[in-house]
Amino acid sequence: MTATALFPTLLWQADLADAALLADLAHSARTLADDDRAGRAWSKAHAYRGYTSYASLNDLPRRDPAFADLARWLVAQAAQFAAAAHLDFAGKKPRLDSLWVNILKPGGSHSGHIHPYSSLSGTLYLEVPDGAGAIRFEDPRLPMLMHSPPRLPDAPEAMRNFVHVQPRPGLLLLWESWLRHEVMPNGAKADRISISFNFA
Ligand SMILES: O=C(O)CCC(=O)C(=O)O
Ligand SMILES: [Fe+2]
Repeated sequence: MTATALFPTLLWQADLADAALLADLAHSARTLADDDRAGRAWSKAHAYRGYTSYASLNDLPRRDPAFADLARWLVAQAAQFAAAAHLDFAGKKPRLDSLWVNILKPGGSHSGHIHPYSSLSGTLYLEVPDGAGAIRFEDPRLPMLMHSPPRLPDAPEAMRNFVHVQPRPGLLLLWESWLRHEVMPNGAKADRISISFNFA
């Protein structure tokens, strides 16, 4: 007898092993938070505890060479992920569509969401102080599981309905944009800084 896994949900993990670039990006993120009044206002209006450039700036790779370097690396990573997932991008590489920074203050979180109108989405972690919140991914079949038994507490990660990934500086996560995720509360005493992005 065998049991085979069907319909897997892939999570791509890689490391950006370039401490200088990570430091440059964190410095740029803080500078944006200081300079971008519209972004600060949007974050406040949407109860985002900290700062995100999500709704205010859409040209970070053109503004700053550190983001341009990052964008090149992300495109290469997304192409590898697309190949691993056997996604047909019609012979082209996934196109980086948007990229934004997130500075989450102590106590801040980001409730469950998907990234509409995108193919691949992901996050790169820049600063992850002790106690910073994990990112939690949800089983996309949750709405269909109303009457099914829960998984045993010792089920392997790939069989669980919720998976927490604890970030670390330099960690890149990439997933398909329909995959719902949330950022758990930042229990650290310092800011948790990440960069997120969407591919078309
Ligand atoms: O910082 C993270 O762990 C993820 C952030 C996120 O989901 C987003 O920016 O859309
Ligand atoms: Fe997200």
